Parts: sequence; structure tokens; C-alpha cells
Amino acid sequence: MIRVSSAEKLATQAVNALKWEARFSPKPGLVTKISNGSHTDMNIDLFLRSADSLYETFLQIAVVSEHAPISRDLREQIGAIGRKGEQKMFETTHGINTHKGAIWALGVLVSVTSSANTTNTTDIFEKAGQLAQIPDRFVNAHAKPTYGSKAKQQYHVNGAREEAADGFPNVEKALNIIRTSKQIDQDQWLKVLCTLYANVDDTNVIHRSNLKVLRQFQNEARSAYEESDTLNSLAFRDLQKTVDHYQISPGGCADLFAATYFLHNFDL
Ligand SMILES: CC(C)(COP(=O)(O)OP(=O)(O)OC[C@H]1O[C@@H](n2cnc3c(N)ncnc32)[C@H](O[C@H]2O[C@H](COP(=O)(O)OP(=O)(O)OP(=O)(O)O)[C@@H](O)[C@H]2O)[C@@H]1O)[C@@H](O)C(=O)NCCC(=O)NCCS
Ligand SMILES: Nc1ncnc2[nH]cnc12
Repeated sequence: MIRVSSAEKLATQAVNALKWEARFSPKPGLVTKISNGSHTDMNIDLFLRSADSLYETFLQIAVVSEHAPISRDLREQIGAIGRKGEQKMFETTHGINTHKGAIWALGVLVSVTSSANTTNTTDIFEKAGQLAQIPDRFVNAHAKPTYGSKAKQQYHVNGAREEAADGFPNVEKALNIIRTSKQIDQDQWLKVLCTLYANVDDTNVIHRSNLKVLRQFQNEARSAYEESDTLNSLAFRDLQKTVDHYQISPGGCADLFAATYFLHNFDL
């Protein structure tokens, strides 16, 4: 049996990563401690309460995953816990979707970390891919289509499920920026965020606009840090203008930003 303290540590680390992400600023389009981004129904307090409400979910995922092999049984167990976690989040936020994608991404990462009892991120990414690829027979096949499934059907992009099933390639890229930087400061984390904005096909952005706008947004995010460790302020301003104009919100990137921070803690 996993020492409860290890499971507790993972759950605490996951909740802390969500709170750190919420507080980080600037994050064009997203909620921060100084702006509600492209949202009229969300603010920082809601995100912090939502994050706290998920402690039990991550704890249960860590506990059931302890030394469990990657299997359909594990996938379905964490699926059931994850769906209950989504319910808890919606109760806490009175129906506002703050962390659905984060429950998925961090849920899978907490599970494989606990299952393999490792903090080696190469192993974690590989096992996360294996676990996320397993279909869950208990997913409600008659549920109404999600924003993500509609965007994927319309444009054949990868969404949250594929990011995990592919072993979180965008989180790996983001983590490498932090690992190879001479000093880890606000500028480096902003570079990580812009790299996620530039590379993730965020289905939330598509839902609020379309694929053409997503590509424009990604190109502007790329220009903000292209081949440099210093922010190009003009390019960043263009990015902010596009986000404001279309009222887009890269919530999927926010989740992967939190996931990067979660894994970065293993390096400390
Ligand atoms: C497999 C699931 C991820 C379901 O995926 P699907 O794509 O079908 O579902 P969506 O409902 O679209 O949710 C996906 C959420 O994932 C985030 N996301 C989007 N694109 C990506 C991407 N390319 N890579 C990674 N992650 C991505 C995103 O979540 C964040 O945004 C949400 C806030 O959005 P916002 O626009 O502000 O608010 P909305 O109300 O949604 O829209 P508006 O009306 O305001 O415009 C917030 O959740 C962020 O976290 C997508 O929302 C998975 O969810 C699943 O199967 N779950 C079942 C339980 C389970 O098996 N769990 C496993 C163990 S934990
Ligand atoms: N800070 C944030 N703002 C908006 N949507 C998000 N989804 C996850 N984190 C978010």
C-alpha cells in the first residue's frame, strides 16, 4: 500500500500547480490575479476554490494507482474518479467549467506517477500515453458532443485526449525550456506559456473562433519569443490584441502550463 503521505504529496502538488497557474500573470485570454481575460463568468477566487475542491480527486487517483499496472481496469477506475471530480468542480463553481481539462491531464499524470512510483519524466510521459490510449467503457456514449469533439470533427486537429495519448509532447517541449534555461524566472515561464500557445491546437480557442484564428494566435505567440530568451513586446501586444478582439481563451494551454509546473517540481 502506498504511504498515504506519498499520495497526499502528489495531490497537494497537483492542486498547487493549478493555483500557481491561476495566479500566473500575464496570460492573454485567461483568468489571472489581475484580469479575468476573455471571461465574464470566472475570476481568480473561483479558480482557487475549484483547485482546492479537486484535492480529494487527485488523492483518490494516486491511491488507486499505487503500483497498479497500466491496464483497462486502472483506466476505468481513474475515469470514474475523474467524472466524480468534474461533478465536484461543477458543484463548487455553480456550473462553470474551470478545470475539466486539468482534471484529465493532471489526473493521468498523477496516476502514472503513483503507478510507476517514479519521478522520471521520460517514464511518466511514456506511461501516460499508454494509459490515455486505453478506451474507457463507462464513458457515456450518448452524452452531448463536447466543444472538443466538435472542433476535432470539423478540423481534424488533436485535442486534450490526443495530447495525453501521445505522451504529452507539448508538456515535454515546455519542460525542456525550463530545464535548459540558465535561470528560472518569470520571463522563462512566460516563454513556456507562449510556446504552449504557439504549438497546442487548443479546442477552446477553436470553439470561440475558428481554425484560421487559432493559426493566427499560434503564429503571434511564436513571434513573441522566436529564437530568443527575451520577450518581443510588440509581438506580445499583437497577440493580446487578437485575443481581445476574438475573446478567445486558451484553457487547454492553461492546463498544460499547470502540468509543466507539476512535473517541474520533481526536478527541485
Ligand atoms: C478526454 C477528455 C479530455 C474529454 O475531451 P473532449 O475534447 O471531448 O472534451 P472537452 O469538453 O472539449 O474538454 C477538453 C478540455 O481540455 C482542455 N483542452 C482543450 N484543448 C486542449 C488540447 N489541445 N490539449 C490539452 N487540453 C486541451 C480544455 O480545458 C480547459 O478549458 C476549460 C475552460 O474552457 P472555457 O472556454 O473557459 O469554458 P467553457 O465553459 O468550456 O466554454 P465557453 O462556453 O465559456 O466558451 C477548462 O476545463 C480547462 O481545464 C477543454 O475544455 C476528458 O475530459 C474526459 O474524458 N473526462 C472524463 C473523465 C476521465 O476519464 N478522466 C480521466 C481520469 S482523470
Ligand atoms: N486561468 C484560466 N483561465 C481560463 N480558463 C482556464 N482553464 C484553466 N485555467 C484557466
